[in-house]
Formats: sequence, C-alpha cells, structure tokens
Amino acid sequence: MAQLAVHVEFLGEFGRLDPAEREDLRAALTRLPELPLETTPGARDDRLRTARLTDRLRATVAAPHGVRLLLGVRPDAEAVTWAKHHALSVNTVSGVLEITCVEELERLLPDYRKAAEEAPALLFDRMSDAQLHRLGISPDVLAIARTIRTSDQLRMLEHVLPEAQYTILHLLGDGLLPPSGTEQTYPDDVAAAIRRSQGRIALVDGPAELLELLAIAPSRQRVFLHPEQDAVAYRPSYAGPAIVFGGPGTGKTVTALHRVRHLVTRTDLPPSSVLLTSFSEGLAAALERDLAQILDVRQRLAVRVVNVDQLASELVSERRGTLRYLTDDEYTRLWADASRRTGGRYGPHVLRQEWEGVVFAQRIADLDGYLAADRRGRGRRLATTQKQQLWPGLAEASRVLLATGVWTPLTVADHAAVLLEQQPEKPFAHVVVDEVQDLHPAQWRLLRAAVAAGPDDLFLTGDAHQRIHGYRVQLKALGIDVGDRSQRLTMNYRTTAEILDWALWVLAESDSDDLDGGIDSMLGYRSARRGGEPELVGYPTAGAEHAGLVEALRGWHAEGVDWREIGVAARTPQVARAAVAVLTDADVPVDDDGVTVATMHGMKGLEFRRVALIGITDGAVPDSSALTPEDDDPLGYALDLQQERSLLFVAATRAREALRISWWGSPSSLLPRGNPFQPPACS
Ligand SMILES: Nc1ncnc2c1ncn2[C@@H]1O[C@H](COP(=O)(O)OP(=O)(O)OP(=O)(O)O)[C@@H](O)[C@H]1O
Repeated sequence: MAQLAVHVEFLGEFGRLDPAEREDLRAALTRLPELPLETTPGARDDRLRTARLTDRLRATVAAPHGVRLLLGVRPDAEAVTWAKHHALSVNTVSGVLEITCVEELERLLPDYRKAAEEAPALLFDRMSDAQLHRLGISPDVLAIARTIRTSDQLRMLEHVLPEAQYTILHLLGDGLLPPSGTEQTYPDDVAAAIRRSQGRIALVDGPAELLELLAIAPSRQRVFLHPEQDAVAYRPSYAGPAIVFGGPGTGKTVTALHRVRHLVTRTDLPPSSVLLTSFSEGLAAALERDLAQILDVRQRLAVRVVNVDQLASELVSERRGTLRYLTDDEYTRLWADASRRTGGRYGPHVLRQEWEGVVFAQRIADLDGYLAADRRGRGRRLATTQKQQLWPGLAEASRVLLATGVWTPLTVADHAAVLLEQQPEKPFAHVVVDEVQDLHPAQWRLLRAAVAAGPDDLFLTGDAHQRIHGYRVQLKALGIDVGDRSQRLTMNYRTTAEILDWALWVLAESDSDDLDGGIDSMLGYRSARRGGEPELVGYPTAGAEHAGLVEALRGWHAEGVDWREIGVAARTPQVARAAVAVLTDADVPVDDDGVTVATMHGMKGLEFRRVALIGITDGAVPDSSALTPEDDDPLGYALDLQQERSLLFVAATRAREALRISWWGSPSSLLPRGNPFQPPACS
C-alpha cells in the first residue's frame, strides 16, 4: 500500500471547519488509502490527482510512485481546477517538495516583464542568476523574480510561488539573508522529497494515525507555522526590540505565542521571567489559555501572563496599598470642569485627547513644556495663543489626576514605569507583547522599564490598521529602537478573501503608521480561503432590523452553525444590550453556550464562523460622540474618523466564513458601495 501523508496546510484548514463538517470529513478521509484517484484532463502535472470524498467535496492529492499525500479538500470544481493549474517539483538545494501555481506564473509573466522594462531598478539586480540558482531558485521562478521591483510586489506572489523559494526571495529582498548558497542539487524525485519535508508534511502509518493527527488539528495555537511565521518566531536571537506587523488573522498572536515557546525552550529560565502581555484582560486570558497548549508545565512556570493594566496595578499597589480609581462618571465630570477652565472655548473631548495624547503622554509639567511639545500625529497644529488658552484646563486635569491620590489605569501605568525606571534590577528577562497598536505611551514606558535593554528584550506584534483606542506613538522616542528588526506577516488564515477585501475597502485609507515614524501598507495581504460576498441589508425601522437579525441567526443555526460560532457586534453598548434583549425574547441563546453579542471594541482578539454587524446606520456609525468636532480641528476629526473605520474593520475581520451587515433608515456613510475588488486567482 502507498505511504500516506498529510500536508500541514490541510491540517490548518481542517482545524477551522465547524465540528459537524469535521466529523463528515473525518469519516470520508478514513477511506483515503483506497479511494480511486482521478487525473484531470489538461493537467500540468499528472501526479496531481483528485478523489471524491462527499457529494460536494474532493481531496487534492499528490500521488508520485508509492505515496498518497493529502494536500487539501475543496468543493468539486475548485479541486479539479486547482489540480489542473499546479505542478510538483523538488527544491534543488533543500530537497523539499514544492508546489507551484504554474498557470498563474505564466499568466502574470508577460505583464510583469513589460512593467520591469520601465523600472529604474529591480529587487534582485545585485544578484546573478548563478547566485539565485545556488539558493534553490528554479528557472521558472527566476524568470518572474527578474521582473520584481519591490518587496511589496514580491509579497503578492506568495501563493503563486513555491513556499521555500518564496521565503528565500522574501528574506533576500528584505536584506535578511546573505546571498550565499550551495552547489548540491537534489534530483527530481518527488516521493523522496515528500519523505524529506518533515516540517510541512506528516507521514502517517494508516487511517488510524491520520485520525489521531486530525484530532489535534483544531487547536488554534497548535498550527504548524507557515515558513514566514516560523522564521520570525524561531529566529535564534534578535539583537534588540523586534516588531511584527500583519493584517487581521495573519497569525501575529500565534507567532507571539511561539516566540515565548522559543525563549523558554532555549535556556532554563527562573519562574515568571518572561512576560507575555496584551492590553486587555480578555486578551491576556486568551493568551494564557493558548500558551498552556504549547508549553510543558516546567516551561509554563517561566512565563507570567497578565494584561498591562493589571501588571501596573500590582506594581503600584505593592507600594501604595489599595488604589482608588476614578469612576467613569467622575472622569467625564473632570473633563467638563477642564473645559470650563478654558472658558468653554474647548470641549471636554478635545481636552481629554490633548491631555492623554500630548501632556500626559510626554510627561509635560508646565506651560513652557507644553508650548515646546511635539504634537505630530495629533491633528492640527496649535498656535501659541491656542495652547495658552488650553493650558488652564490641561493643568487642572494634571492637578486632579497626578496629585490627589485618585488613579486611572494610565496614571497607574506611568507611576509603575517610574518605579521600574528607578530600580536597577528589572523584573523580566524577556517581554512579549501582542496587540501593541492600542498601547498608550505610559504603558510603553512601563514595558520598556520592565526589561533591561539588550538582545531579545522586547518582541512586539500589532497592526496599526486595527488601532481602536487612538494613541499614536513613536517607539524610538520611548526608548524602543526596533532598527531593522521590523517584519511583516501577509497571509490571512482567518477570513475569506471576500470578507477581507470588503473590510479593506471600509478602511478606505490603505496606509497607516508603523509606530516607527514610517508607513505600514496593506499591500500584499492575502487570504488563504474563498467564500461568499458579505451580505448588506437595510430595514425601515430598528424593530424590523431586530426581526431580520433573529431570522438570519436562526437561518445560520439551521444550516448547522453552532450558536457559539456566531458573533454579533454593535458600535455602542446600548445597541448591543437591545440586541441581547431581542435575541433572548426570541429564544436565541446568548450566553457562554450561545451567541456572543459585544461592542466592536469587545470583538478584538475574538473570531467566529459567522458575524453580524448591526446598527450600521447613518448617524450611529461613526459615533458622533467619539469624533472631534470638524470645525474645531479638521485633522483631529480625520484621525477620529479613521479610528471609526478601524473599529468596523476589526469587527468585520472577526468572521471566518460569512459576514452580514445591517442598518435601519439610511446606511452608515462608512459603508462602501459596490465592490471593485477581485480575490486573487491562485489562493
Ligand atoms: N500557519 C497557520 N496555519 C493555519 N492556521 C493558522 C496559521 N497561523 C494562524 N492561523 C490561524 O489563523 C487565525 C488567526 O490567527 P491569529 O489570531 O494569531 O492572528 P492575528 O494576526 O493575531 O489576528 P488579529 O490581528 O486579527 O487579532 C487563528 O485561528 C489561527 O489558528
């Protein structure tokens, strides 16, 4: 009987299916050894076959002599097209199996060549064909590599090129790999290459072992890392702080978890010497749960998982006893008072933003300091007289918040930072932070002070496009210099191409800051999967929208979607609460065993099979109370509006397979109309 094998890409896909679908497939896959393998007329490579699994699904299988390698499971016609367009080969340098979308390479080459003729410089100009060949670049990949102008253009080819070759080109393009190689070449023996590709392919003894493998596939942190993620998470050492960017669902959290794993397996570390943190309690709890799955008990002891506010509160209350925090109402009153101190010239929202984002962010103590302050990224420039008018309100806020013994999470973070800055011994040997885009400078100072500067001190992951708490920072100014240790993940494993494209369009502005004074572009983000277009539904009244929501959720459930796999997101807590009441009345479960209903802020870090965004109504989204008045400060208004887009973007990208957006009355002005995006041909 042929040797059975499974590609890890399939294990990832399998893990994302819902339990019922997994069960059906599991049963069908036990028959894989004896299923008839069909060739595809006109196929590029007759070793790529398909096998019918269910009425709707086919397996794609690589079947060189003596091996059956399961590559994926796709709807009938899609599987056949996939098998027709791809080809197998052996990497000449590493000897691993390669899969190339030959059809797409050939389709793109003429246009790429034409564009390259007009380009002043190309990405691999400084390397000879022989050098690239010695690194394992095959002739067909070389042909297209010779037309590439930028790293971003290369990223768009990620799913067209063989994985190992793409990774080499990607590292070369970013200057992370010296252009040396080897003369050794492996022969074109695909069966041997499969046996050699242990990192990406699991060999199994038979159906029983295949089932065992499928049983561990569903856990999110047990994914086999993509080479792009692996290179980042398991790099032996970084000379200083390192940062990883990536769009939603690109595996930043998974990569952060594996970095922690690398740090604790590399050397024996004392208990709690690695800090793994994120900005909210819920996110830290999820990190803690996921980490336990990839570390043994001894390794787990070396890691402290806690959110930034909790860490700060522990450090400060150790010295100051129980801390009294301002309530939300007191905080609102504080800004109303501050506004009065400016003679009502500036509103509470503007004062709060100016104090949190400039005065407190930069530890400014007096008017002279404020007049000299750098306000980059904070909206419009302020004239000296305007700053003088604002100052009494800002000084009043500083007096209450810094001198009266009441606290907010941000003032606690800053105080904790001061305590750690003064202490020569730092509490952690390594600090790993997820979702860094939402941290305030005071929190950054705390994290900087929690670990001595040096190799592998800070490992950061985030996405400026998902910033929903509005603090823009320049890391260098906060003592965190990432130098050239900034990397990007581009493959979205969560969302379908259709949902991602729609969400990117909502974002409207494709570029955002990269926390380092540069730009983080969305160019090159790709989805591993395809699905239906997002559904957009308008209703005449709020009552009708509620009825439509109940009907839609019941429909999803009837199609076999578990209630727990459905998320409903609203812009405000009031809209979310109204939805909970309506769903409860309609006997739709809304609790730990039911549908999750949350605000868009609360959706961060979660993922669901299907998501409904509700109340996306003109006047409600964007939320006018979150916007700086446009007349007061047009640039501040634009920044706030971008943040409202980011909120919609975050909420939309929680959906794995289906997204529904509804409103009543007129739709929100943030919703795109029509859809000019086409998903990539070769996903
Ligand atoms: N290499 C991989 N193979 C298969 N699945 C993966 C891989 N990497 C990540 N995933 C899956 O993709 C999903 C998103 O991963 P993760 O939460 O780490 O992304 P993220 O970049 O942190 O997302 P976001 O910024 O939207 O919160 C998870 O379900 C995860 O298991």
